[in-house]
Amino acid sequence: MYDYAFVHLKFTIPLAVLLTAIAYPVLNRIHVIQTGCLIFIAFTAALPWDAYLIEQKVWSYPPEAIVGPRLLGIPFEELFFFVIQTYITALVYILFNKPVLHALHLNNQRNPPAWMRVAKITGQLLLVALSVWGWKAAQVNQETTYLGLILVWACPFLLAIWTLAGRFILSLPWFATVLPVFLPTFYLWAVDELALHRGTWSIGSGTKLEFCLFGKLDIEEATFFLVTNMLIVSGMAVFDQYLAVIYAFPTLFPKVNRYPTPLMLVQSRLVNTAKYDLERIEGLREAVERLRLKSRSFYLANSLFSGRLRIDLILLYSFCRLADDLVDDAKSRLEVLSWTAKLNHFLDLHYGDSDATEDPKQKAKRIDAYIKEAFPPFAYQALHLLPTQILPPKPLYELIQGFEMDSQFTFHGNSDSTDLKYPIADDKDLKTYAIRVAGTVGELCIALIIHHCLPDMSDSQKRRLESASCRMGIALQYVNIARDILVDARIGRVYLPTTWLKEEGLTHKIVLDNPEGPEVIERMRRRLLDNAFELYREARPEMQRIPSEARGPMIGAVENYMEIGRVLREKKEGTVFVRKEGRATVPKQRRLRTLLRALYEQ
Ligand SMILES: CC(C)=CCC/C(C)=C/CC/C(C)=C/CC/C(C)=C/[C@@H]1[C@@H](COP(=O)(O)OP(=O)(O)O)[C@]1(C)CC/C=C(\C)CC/C=C(\C)CCC=C(C)C
Repeated sequence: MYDYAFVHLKFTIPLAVLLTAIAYPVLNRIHVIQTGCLIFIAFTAALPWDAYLIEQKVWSYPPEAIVGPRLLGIPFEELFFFVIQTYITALVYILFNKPVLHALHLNNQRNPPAWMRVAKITGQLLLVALSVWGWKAAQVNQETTYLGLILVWACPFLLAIWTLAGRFILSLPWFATVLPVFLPTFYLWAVDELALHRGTWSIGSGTKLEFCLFGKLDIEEATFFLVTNMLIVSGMAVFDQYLAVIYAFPTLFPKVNRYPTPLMLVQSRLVNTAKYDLERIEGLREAVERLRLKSRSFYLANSLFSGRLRIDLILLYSFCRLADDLVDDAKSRLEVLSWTAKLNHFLDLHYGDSDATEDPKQKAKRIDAYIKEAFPPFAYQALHLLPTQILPPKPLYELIQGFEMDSQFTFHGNSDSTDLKYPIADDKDLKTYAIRVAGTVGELCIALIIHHCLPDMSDSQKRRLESASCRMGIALQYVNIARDILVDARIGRVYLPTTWLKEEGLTHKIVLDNPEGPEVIERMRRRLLDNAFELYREARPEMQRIPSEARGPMIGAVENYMEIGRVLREKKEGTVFVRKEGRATVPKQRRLRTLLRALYEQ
């Protein structure tokens, strides 16, 4: 009785609910629209086809297996199958594609590698051949009818999608395409096999090849689930390709509000690929690589963001990291000052009073020429792609000032007599330093979030968020210092204020010589962490005011970093923590747990 409804109750609905719960924290309105459109297309495309199959008696349903109501002869349970299968596969696709930055996969659009051209054309020819064969096979009532009907229905759609987005699909990582096709397919094969076994539905003999893949699963049924999942996954990828164009190229789409409009999607389809700025894509790839190599916490967090905000955060990270590295790797104080002067001049070129009549293209050329002349080639993209049109200048200048403060350490050596020259003399200096190198980063991050997610926010709201994000930046920097006492000492730096050292009867030299040694250092680490967590507690509630699409990911990024502080605090209670190159690190699983908790609890 009602077997078909039970198939849904037992197998498809629970899976859909489980996937929804897993994907919920990363789902945004775009995903909902994307999935909704696909369900609508799948439903309308399958309706006449399915009705024809039932009329031709290819498929039949024992009356006792279904509840009763039908549309065009199709039982309601079957109609529901179109919806739920599309929903399940779309969610699997969304989950596996979350870490993928689709913009990076637009690079093969203009000059694709030879293998990709061959694969695309081969795919097109194959799909044409299968459509023709399917058409012929479906004409006559014979063993190939059902397979023919599947192919003649699905292959033209697949051909259209492959023509629109074949190269993009081919350049995506396999886990983002192959897994979302095959995981739901294997599951549905198992469900189908069960239903065929129980007689919930049956396929008319004489219209199938009588070849089973396994058990009672006819090859036609197996093909049906495979091609429909291919349609769903490639349909999602087409959307993502056009969204990627909108997000990646601000020159083509200067203003993207919170969500791109359907018109923008059409326009993005119509953009000639010759207009794609592939140099920007290469620069973006370099920025992602820098992020991957240099920061595990922010790399993990970046995949939770979406749209142009994600791209701009990555570009901001790349600039900050590059500037920090230029200063850190300098061989003399003079070299540091030369880098900071060049960075300041770079900012002046963007933000300084320039000739209002100058053509923006001319100005961009002038800045580019300066970058090429003053900085090494590896710095070009990080500077060239910094989204200065969105970022406020003040925090950027202050950040450079912070790096200048840093430079005072490196070249003072380990001498006891130089105590007074250490730049962090007291609490005030410590705070100034943290504001400059990290409070500013918080303000810059929040500026990007406001620009992309809530441009109409009131000034007072903006100021509140800016102040909280600055405090949160300071908190993160204190954790950073507490973590790196050993690493910093190795390069002649002590960020613990001189006044703190004096209170404990220490000198910089003692810390430099034995950064792990005396218990007093541990006490100071705790003091630093206490300050960090106090600021964190003040600023954290303000994060609830961040617009929803950035809130969870930002909380995830911050919590991941603060977790380093928690790990360090646990040390005092005797917990062992893992160290990499002298730094305390949060084990991978714990980092992942923290991120998930932040997302679910946001
Ligand atoms: C997801 C994503 C890609 C985020 C990017 C965030 C970003 C732009 C980070 C820049 C990091 C950076 C290289 C800055 C240069 C100065 C510096 C070294 C600062 C320290 C960062 C630690 O990075 P790391 O551990 O890799 O550095 P070292 O190996 O020690 O050199 C800092 C501790 C600063 C980080 C500060 C922030 C990310 C700001 C935090 C505040 C917010 C996110 C706003 C919160 C909002 C409210 C409303 C409270």
